[in-house]
Amino acid sequence: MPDVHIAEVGPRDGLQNLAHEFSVAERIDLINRLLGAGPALVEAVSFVNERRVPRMAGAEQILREIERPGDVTIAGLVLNGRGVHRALECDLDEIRFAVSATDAFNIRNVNATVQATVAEFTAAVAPSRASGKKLTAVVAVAFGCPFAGPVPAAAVLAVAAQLVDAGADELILADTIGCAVPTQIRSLISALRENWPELPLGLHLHNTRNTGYLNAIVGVEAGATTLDASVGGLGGCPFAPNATGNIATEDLAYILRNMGVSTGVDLESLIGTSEWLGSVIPQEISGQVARAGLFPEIASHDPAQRA
Ligand SMILES: CC(C)C(=O)C(=O)O
Repeated sequence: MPDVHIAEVGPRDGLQNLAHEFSVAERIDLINRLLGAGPALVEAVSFVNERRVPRMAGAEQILREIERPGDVTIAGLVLNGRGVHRALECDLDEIRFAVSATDAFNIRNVNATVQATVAEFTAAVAPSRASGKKLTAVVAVAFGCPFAGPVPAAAVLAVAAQLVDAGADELILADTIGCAVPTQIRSLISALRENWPELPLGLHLHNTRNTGYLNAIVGVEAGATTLDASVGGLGGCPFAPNATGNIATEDLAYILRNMGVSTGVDLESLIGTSEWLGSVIPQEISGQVARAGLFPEIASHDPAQRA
């Protein structure tokens, strides 16, 4: 069992804003490469309106055609009840349902208030359980909203409480616009951990202001066990102005590995995928480790042993 579960979200969050438009076949190729690196989870698709987000079209075909190894969880993102219905018809393990912490963002994203989306999440719990699929709640703009500004922790905790009470199997906080700093991460994750000691917690971090990796480590220290990341650091929500990529999976995996935290990820394989991506897309890959190369793990993290 890894200490930290790395959730690879590149095929979903990574491809929406790129100059290169990935075909369905290229997305399948990318997912297969990522599955080979052995992350805990790959968020392979999203069940969104294909007219609004054409780059995410073809979720059903992708889930039929990827080569699934048994030990990697395959997840799909949904934003509403329509997405849930589509996801329930597919061969996947986990439905990740995003609900924003602010009405301003939720209305722009899905044309519904937060409370309307919470009700759709609640309605998704029983059918997800009946179909044996895990249902994870993701609270978007949990640290700051491009339209409403700073988001009070109390508002995030209130939405989280509704989602957990409704039956969320896991709760993930998303820093959609990459504005959070470690003190915020520590206090929100600690509060969630205190309220729900057994509930698995995660973070979905964007590195827009270069705070993402620090936030990830502080989050793990405070009790998060799932970290979302995207290979190469690709990504950004098309509905969040100036959004940039997630933290890069290979850079995160390098930090965790050299801290002695196990993730189960094959770092060399991830670097290979990041390099391949660099040959496919015109823009520069923001992840640094693929460029700089690996550095050996230190033999021990115990200062007495190192002396
Ligand atoms: C939709 C959510 C999960 C997201 O990608 C974000 O908030 O960055």
